[in-house]
Amino acid sequence: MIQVEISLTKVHGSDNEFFILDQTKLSRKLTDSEIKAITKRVSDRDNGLWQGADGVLVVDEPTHSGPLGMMRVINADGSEASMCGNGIRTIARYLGQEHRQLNFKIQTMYADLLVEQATPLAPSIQTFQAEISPISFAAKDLGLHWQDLPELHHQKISVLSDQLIFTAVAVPNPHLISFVDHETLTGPELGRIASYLNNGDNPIFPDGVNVSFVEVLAANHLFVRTYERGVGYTNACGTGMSASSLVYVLEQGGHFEQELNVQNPGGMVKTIVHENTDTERHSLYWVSLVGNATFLGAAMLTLEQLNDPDFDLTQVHFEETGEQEKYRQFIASL
Ligand SMILES: N[C@@H](CCC[C@H](N)C(=O)O)C(=O)O
Repeated sequence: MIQVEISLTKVHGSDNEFFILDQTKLSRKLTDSEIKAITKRVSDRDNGLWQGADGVLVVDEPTHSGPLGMMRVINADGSEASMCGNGIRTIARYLGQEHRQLNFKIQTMYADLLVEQATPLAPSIQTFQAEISPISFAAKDLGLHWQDLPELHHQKISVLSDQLIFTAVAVPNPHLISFVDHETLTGPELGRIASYLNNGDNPIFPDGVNVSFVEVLAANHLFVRTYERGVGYTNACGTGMSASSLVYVLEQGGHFEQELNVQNPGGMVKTIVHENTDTERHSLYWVSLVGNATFLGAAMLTLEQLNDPDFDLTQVHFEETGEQEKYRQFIASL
């Protein structure tokens, strides 16, 4: 039997961590159930690979001409998401290096999205820009069931909270956004609400939803904290910060094409919210997300090792890049 050797590269965007698994490099393609099992195993924060991760980004050949490659997003719990804003920047770097290209498209579940190398956020910080799209406020695209509303804009959801005001938007993965004060941002409400909405049997978002609390620090300067579907609290959520930026801009009266500075527990990104004037685009609104794409290191394993419950992943040797030290310096300088 041919041994399947799998290289796993640990990467992050704003400390939202993933392993890149490139199907195109394997002696045989992994099945979806193998990918799901590997993701759950390596992402485990206690017993996984190199302190685990928030999920796995699977690279594969695109199914049609145009994009350089395809990205699939598998959450730490094995569920599949339609998009990942922090992840796609790292895949942009990965595919760009492989194919020696600086701007190109990546196939995702619902659209081929433009990515490009961007001006570094700081010296030695590899920085990429990604198109976040298609965007929809429709309840049917969000998997939202609340009082038969077709959309949820700036409204209370009484069963969640009698204080907080929510807007729901799919970018295209589903997000529930609430603008809050600093005490609420850092308090337990986010975890309480988001764990209920991701418990698998709530009637409002039966398929779960990413929940973000947003504090406005100054004009065009936000702090976003996210509890993600399929993961829990993460250091950052790229699509969550894009969704929050869009809701902020719309609630401020629609000042498009301005750069927003968005901080998160793991770092910062920049966003620009666009209103569509280009028929090539996938939806009325789209967001440019600019942020780091940091490579931490890589390890080589066999499928046999990954399938063996007695094989201790915590002891696997990782070839480190040294990039994290530079990222820490960048964060400290903010
Ligand atoms: N961290 C990601 C989002 C990953 C998917 C999400 N958990 C979902 O299930 O929709 C990002 O940076 O956007």
